[in-house]
Amino acid sequence: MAGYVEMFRLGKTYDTLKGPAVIVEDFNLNMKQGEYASLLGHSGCGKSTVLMMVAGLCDITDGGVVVANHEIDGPGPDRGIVFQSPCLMPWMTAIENVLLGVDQVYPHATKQQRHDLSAYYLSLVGLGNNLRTRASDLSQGMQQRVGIARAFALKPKMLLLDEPFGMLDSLTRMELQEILLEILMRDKVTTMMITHDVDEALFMSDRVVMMTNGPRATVGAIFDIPFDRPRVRTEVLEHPEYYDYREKLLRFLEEQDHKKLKQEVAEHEAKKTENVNEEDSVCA
Ligand SMILES: Nc1ncnc2c1ncn2[C@@H]1O[C@H](COP(=O)(O)OP(=O)(O)OP(=O)(O)O)[C@@H](O)[C@H]1O
Repeated sequence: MAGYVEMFRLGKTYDTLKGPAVIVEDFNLNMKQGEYASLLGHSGCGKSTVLMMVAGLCDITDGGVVVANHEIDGPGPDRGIVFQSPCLMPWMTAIENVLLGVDQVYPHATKQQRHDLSAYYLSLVGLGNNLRTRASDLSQGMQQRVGIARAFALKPKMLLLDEPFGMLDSLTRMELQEILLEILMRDKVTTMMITHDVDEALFMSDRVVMMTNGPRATVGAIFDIPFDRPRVRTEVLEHPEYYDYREKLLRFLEEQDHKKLKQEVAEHEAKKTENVNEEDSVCA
């Protein structure tokens, strides 16, 4: 079934000194408009590679990505990105940082309209009183709020989040998760988020997409998360199925751990045999 966002047979091969390395292979995912999907998998499996291909910031080797009926070919304002660190211009104010993108994407809007749009999203993330604060004077959590406002202000069709709360303390992280969900309820932006946090994935997502280990990482399992929206953290945590879902996600990751270990042992054994064979042929 076609989706609002379609990733079809997506693959990425990097050229490395040891030759081509197939990192992601045959990655297929369709998303409905307004859906929130999290991408979970072990470190180094290829999550950021998938996200960067969807963002158009990394060349696609195989397959493709369609967003709202357009096959992507490089980055564009239809896809907003929030990284772990927001990378603001430290000498600019919060609103100037948001305006940087807004001015480019809405060149025909009036100055006042661009200002109002930027101020609107900054106030939604709780920075209504800090529009004129220099980015360097904002805390890490506040800077990340600017990063989120900057992404939403461009009115993207899709939001791509690469561990957006990874560098924040747990209180700020929970607060920002809730703010993000609130804005998403209004704007209905299709969202893909990378996270290492099972609880974060369960709280935020409609579906959790589990990736297999690399190389040749792909979709290993997809879990539909049934909790009602709007989500209230205590209700989600008290949901009778919460710990069943948590267990399923953790079990998948554990299974991948075992596979990885087995794979490493097999590779080690193969290398040993190779070395012995080489030594034998030198002696002969
Ligand atoms: N430009 C590149 N050239 C060669 N290999 C790369 C390149 N970029 C990433 N890789 C490799 O691709 C694999 C996947 O990297 P990626 O960053 O996508 O993983 P990840 O799942 O997002 O990791 P993490 O969870 O640690 O952020 C890694 O083995 C990495 O070393």
